[in-house]
Amino acid sequence: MARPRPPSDDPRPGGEPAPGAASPPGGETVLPELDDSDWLHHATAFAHTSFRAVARRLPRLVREAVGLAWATNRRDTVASIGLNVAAGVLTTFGLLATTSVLRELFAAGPTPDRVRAALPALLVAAGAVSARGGLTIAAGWAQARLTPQINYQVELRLFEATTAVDLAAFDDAGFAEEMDRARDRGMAEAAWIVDHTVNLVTGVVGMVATAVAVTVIQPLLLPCLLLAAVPQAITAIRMARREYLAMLARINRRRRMWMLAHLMANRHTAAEVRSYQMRDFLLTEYRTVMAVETRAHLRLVRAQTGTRVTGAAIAGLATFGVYAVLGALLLSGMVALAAAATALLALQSARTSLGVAVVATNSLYEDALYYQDYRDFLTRARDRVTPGGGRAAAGFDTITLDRASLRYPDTDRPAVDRVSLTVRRGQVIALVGENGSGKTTLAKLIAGLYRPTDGVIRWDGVDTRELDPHSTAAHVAVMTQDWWKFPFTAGQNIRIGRHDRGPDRPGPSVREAARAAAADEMIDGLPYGYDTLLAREFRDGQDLSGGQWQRLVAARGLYRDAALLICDEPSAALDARAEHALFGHLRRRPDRAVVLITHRLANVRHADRIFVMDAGRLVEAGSHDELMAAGGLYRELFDLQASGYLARAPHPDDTVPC
Ligand SMILES: Nc1ncnc2c1ncn2[C@@H]1O[C@H](COP(=O)(O)OP(=O)(O)OP(=O)(O)O)[C@@H](O)[C@H]1O
Repeated sequence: MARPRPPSDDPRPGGEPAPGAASPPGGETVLPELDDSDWLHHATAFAHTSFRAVARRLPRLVREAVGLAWATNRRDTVASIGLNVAAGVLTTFGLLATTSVLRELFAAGPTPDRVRAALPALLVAAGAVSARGGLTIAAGWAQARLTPQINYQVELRLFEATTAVDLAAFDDAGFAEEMDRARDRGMAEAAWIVDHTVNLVTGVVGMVATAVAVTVIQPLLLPCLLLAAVPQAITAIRMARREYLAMLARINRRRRMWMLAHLMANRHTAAEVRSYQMRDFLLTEYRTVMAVETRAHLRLVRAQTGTRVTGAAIAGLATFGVYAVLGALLLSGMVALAAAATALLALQSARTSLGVAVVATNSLYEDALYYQDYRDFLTRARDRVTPGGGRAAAGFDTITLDRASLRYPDTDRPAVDRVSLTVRRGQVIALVGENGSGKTTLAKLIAGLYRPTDGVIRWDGVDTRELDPHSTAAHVAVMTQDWWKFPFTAGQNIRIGRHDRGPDRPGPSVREAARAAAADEMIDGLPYGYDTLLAREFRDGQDLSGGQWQRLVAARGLYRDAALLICDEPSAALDARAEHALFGHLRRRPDRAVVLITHRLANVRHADRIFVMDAGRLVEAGSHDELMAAGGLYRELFDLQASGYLARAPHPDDTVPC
């Protein structure tokens, strides 16, 4: 069965309203209709697959699940399947021993003699039942042991893949969607398919064990057993299918309720919900959807009860038929009374086993579809790891871009278009240009985060494709424009800049880096100083202001102490004092090259070289004075910004149309 999943913290694309979607018929809600969620796409396919088709694919699915369990832990795999089979054998023994007990008890003679005669068989039956119970518990233990081991293994494999792929893979919409599917659903199904397989084996073994016992007792009883079990199987399949289809029909409403619930009980939305007084709006929406959902749920409960009644009636009739056949066999002397009584016990056992097998088959098939997503993703992720060259990079004197271009997937034109430039150790260079002109993309190319889709990047004349990417990355630090609030302590937030720094590697201490980024005093002011956890979700966790976070990001970049330091808008959220302090530390150093991106052009005046980008092209290059003298785009942008600081600067409203 599909397990509906609450939405994650980040609203995923699948959870957002479809653009331009119309209100659903029936006017249930004023919110737009939800698009189908990507994690539902197999659910619809499964709903239209017949049980027979499902059963046909079983052998392959079972092989796959056993292979997965085997790869995780052989001993527990053998135990969970082997012990279940052994328990099945004991079921047969138990039933046969029960027949012997009953035969002795139903024999002629005084009661004490009959009980005495039945005693050995009784002991065997009791032993078989106890041993069976023990084996079932042991099998359950092995099965339960497998679950976490499989979960951790598949999680680890997924994250090993997601952290190894090239950054460019994340720009590919198809890749991102497959990753979401693999992570959100596929990964969780791995342990389930093993679980369902073991249940299936248990159910089938139970049925076979019962059938063997019945055949030994009296082969004629076997068709009776099947006759009685079939209605039960059909009812189980129908109920499972009905519940599934109902779940599918209701799933969008459930998702809408999750979304609304998420908006109403969330730290991040709390302020806006209050400032816009959205409470009544949200509650009314929730009540409206909830009313429809409750009605649908009650309809399902009624329909399921109807199916159960019909199934029970048919099963009752079948049981009645079995009793009639048994009666006839008894009367004709073809079956002994003891065998008939055992057959009734066997009937009960076969029904239970059949129910387990049917549910396991359904679930195994559906969950295997999602697990396949996970496997497909791992294969795709393997293809997205660019093989690096074997040469280790010891550092660089120059990094040269030779007509380097980068085109993001599914875009018409390159974000960086045939750019040639050189970054030299010991220099500070600046990338400037208007929004969207390609500065960040160019910086990521220089940093090696992206490989050019055209052109070449060389470190000291060596094509970077020949270099080991891990060794080049070790010489680069990037203070990104869109940094993440890592939920670690303040100290850790800086130290992760180079978490594996050995004692022999020189570089600033955490405190020195923090001081250079004007973050030291701010961190000392936190309740636990550098040990303050910066995540409100945790006990004693704190949050910082945007500017305070940016100081930490800067400190992390400085702590990394790399030969190439790329600073993408490092001071966008900093106050004047912090900005002044930071730029004091981004000055020229003989062992380092700094690539600076900023819209505050006053900060690039002293750069050795300024590169001006426009629509992905490098349009101007030179020192501040050279570019000012050239009177091009740089000068225009600089003058515009400078005019804001002049006492008699013209105000936009001063412009009166003629
Ligand atoms: N991951 C991406 N996928 C597709 N297009 C992208 C991606 N990142 C950026 N772009 C596009 O590439 C172009 C250059 O973006 P880039 O971020 O490099 O510009 P920028 O000069 O740094 O802009 P800003 O000054 O606003 O930071 C823009 O048109 C942008 O929409």
